[in-house]
Amino acid sequence: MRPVPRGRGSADPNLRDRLYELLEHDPLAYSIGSRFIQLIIGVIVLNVAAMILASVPELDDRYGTLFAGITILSVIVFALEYAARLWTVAGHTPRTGSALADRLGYVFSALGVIDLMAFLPAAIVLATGRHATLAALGVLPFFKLIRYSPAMRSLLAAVHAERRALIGCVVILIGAVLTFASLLYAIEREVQPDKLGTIPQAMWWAIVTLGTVGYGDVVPVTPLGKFISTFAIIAGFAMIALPVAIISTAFAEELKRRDFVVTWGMLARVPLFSHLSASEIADIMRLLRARTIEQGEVLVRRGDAASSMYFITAGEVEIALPSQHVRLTDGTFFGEIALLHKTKRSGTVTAARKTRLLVLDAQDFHALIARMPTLADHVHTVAKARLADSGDLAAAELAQAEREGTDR
Ligand SMILES: Nc1ncnc2c1ncn2[C@@H]1O[C@@H]2COP(=O)(O)O[C@H]2[C@H]1O
Repeated sequence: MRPVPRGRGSADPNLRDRLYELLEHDPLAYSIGSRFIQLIIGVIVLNVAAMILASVPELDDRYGTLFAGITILSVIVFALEYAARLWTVAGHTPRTGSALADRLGYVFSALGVIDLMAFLPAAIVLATGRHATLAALGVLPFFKLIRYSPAMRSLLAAVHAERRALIGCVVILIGAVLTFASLLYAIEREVQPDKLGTIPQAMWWAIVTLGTVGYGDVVPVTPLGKFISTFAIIAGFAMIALPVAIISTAFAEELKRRDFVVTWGMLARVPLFSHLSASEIADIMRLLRARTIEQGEVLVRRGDAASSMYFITAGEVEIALPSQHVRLTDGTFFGEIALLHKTKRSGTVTAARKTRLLVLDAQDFHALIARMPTLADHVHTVAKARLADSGDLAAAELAQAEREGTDR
């Protein structure tokens, strides 16, 4: 995706747009980007740990300077990251057409506020010298992980999607608390005036009981009070089970949806599938699974039996053939020859850099080419050209002829 040229008023658009181009197409820049994200995550974890430990007086006495150093480092890193986001947000997603509006959009977005809160309060406290309050702020940078943790984002999305059902649970819970609190208040307010003499006191008992926590600081003493409490305890189980079930179902759905979106996005990068209709793509997606291999990892060895073929969605592999070495990159596929001709692997495939793949199992491959003749033709043509290129064509044809002979 090429960045859209910016209008007047944006800061140095060429440099910024050039950066995006680099990040999208240059593997080195991509890997620097991933390292930077790892650095930010490391700083977040370090910062939160330092803040927690700083609240222990003995540790703070001994390592106070170290904790303060970590806090200063994280304030600097988070502030720089915030400034970089503020600068780049206008070039990368020119949603509004005005750089200022894009930047304000970021500043007031949920993630923008989280990014700011990760360093601003700590910076103010550091500047004013009231270090004791720092520990309480330690949790703020933790929320930055939402940006970097897809699982956390999915969980929040699940809660958001089910907000109405969850609000319903809260309303039922409030109703139950009020009902049980007023019952126990009516039954025991004269027996235990110090503990259940007011409705708010009885509500505390009801919340602790319905939450199935049972601190034991307030307990019913009359037989009727105990009888009512039995119902409160049983109702408590249902109260807890309901939101747990709602959130876990929604979370599972959200993860499935995310995988679907990721695979769809990866599939769109493979030209072989570009002419397919949406329903055909959805069909294929069910058969594919995503896999990432690291630089130097050997995926396929010459002479091995074959169980799948692969589509490269990002990255590069090197194929060592008897006569030559070839490299394949984004949008191409490999591993089809052994599946088509039912032979052993014709070459050894190694990741030349970190590579993202879609894997299609042999059984699904055969079902797919039987169902989609144009796709089958294309794969056959590519395989034939590759075999001719490697000088293995005669061998493969011989193997196939032999097999057909024995099949008959
Ligand atoms: N000349 C070539 N050019 C590009 N890719 C090749 C060439 N020869 C073999 N391959 C790929 O390397 C793969 C090794 O495993 P397969 O034999 O299953 O399938 C092979 C092809 O996908």
